Amino acid sequence: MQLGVIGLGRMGAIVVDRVLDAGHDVVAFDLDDDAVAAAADAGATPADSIEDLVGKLGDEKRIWLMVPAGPAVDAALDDLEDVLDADDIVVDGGNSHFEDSVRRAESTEAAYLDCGTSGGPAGAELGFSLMIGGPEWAYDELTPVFDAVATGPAGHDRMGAAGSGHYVKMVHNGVEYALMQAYGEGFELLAEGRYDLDLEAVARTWNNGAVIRSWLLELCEEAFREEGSDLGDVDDHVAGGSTGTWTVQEALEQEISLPLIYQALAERFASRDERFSRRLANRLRYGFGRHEVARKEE
Ligand SMILES: NC(=O)C1=CN([C@@H]2O[C@H](COP(=O)(O)OP(=O)(O)OC[C@H]3O[C@@H](n4cnc5c(N)ncnc54)[C@H](O)[C@@H]3O)[C@@H](O)[C@H]2O)C=CC1
Ligand SMILES: O=C(CO)[C@H](O)[C@H](O)COP(=O)(O)O
Repeated sequence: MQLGVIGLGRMGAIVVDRVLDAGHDVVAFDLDDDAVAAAADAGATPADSIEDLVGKLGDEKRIWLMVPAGPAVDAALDDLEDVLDADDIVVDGGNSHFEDSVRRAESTEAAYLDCGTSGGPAGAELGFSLMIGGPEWAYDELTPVFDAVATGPAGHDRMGAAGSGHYVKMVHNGVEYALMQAYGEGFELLAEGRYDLDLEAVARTWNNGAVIRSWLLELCEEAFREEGSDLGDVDDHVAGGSTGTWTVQEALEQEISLPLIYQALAERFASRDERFSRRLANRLRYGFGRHEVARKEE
């Protein structure tokens, strides 16, 4: 299969590498020339514009967008608008709001698959978890690509109609916020409580057989190993917040009570300094997303 990939940053480069490794062809474009050159080094055919990318794809175009959610997705779709027809497929693998995805699916000539992507840059080796919404034929057609990008056949599934992939990913991120908050609070009590504890040792012990073992807890272990039990100069500023906000907004609209996710979101927005839990969350976002770690001023 031949896949066009638009957006070759932390996540898009992994899509390119994994699709190439599975024996497919990739045509790659990014606004950043260096990212295009890196994709070409990996074996992709470089494109210097979306028009050029489209020209290098066959009649039935399969295109994966991995650009930042929001205007960049609409900009790419605007550029594609005149060349897409009903036999073509566009995947949006970013963290788009599900209502934007429904709107785009309705206004795009091509079959539109909204694809929630989880796993972060660690997915380079492991593959991602993919939550996909949109037409069944398009999902079936792109199954070889999803097999390659995901951990394998069990790492992706069609959630349902347009928007459902990004809806499931939105809720996933709300859960992610609450889990980070829970680990942060537990380690804050351990850090500031009665005993002088090695928190890497605690996390490692929990990760080996404990009820609360998880990848996020492995990232806690990594953070304490690399930063120390006091988290060194890791600041208590936690960036992000959009996907958690959407989860809470949707819960309010559906009259579903999500106190843990709301509280975790509120913690991000609160301005109190020196919360250990926020500093750990700041460091964990580096662990799973290679998001920049905010450091304290000297
Ligand atoms: N980093 C992570 O852990 C995860 C990110 N995501 C989502 O995946 C998407 C991509 O994220 P990252 O790769 O982390 O971002 P990134 O910032 O590393 O890469 C985005 C790339 O898109 C390019 N770009 C922006 N606008 C463009 C346009 N109009 N045409 C072509 N290229 C364009 C940029 O030059 C950049 O190379 C986002 O929606 C993000 O929320 C989803 C799951 C995890
Ligand atoms: O989707 C992700 C992880 O699953 C990304 O890392 C995302 O950036 C996290 O969301 P936010 O920036 O809203 O905290």
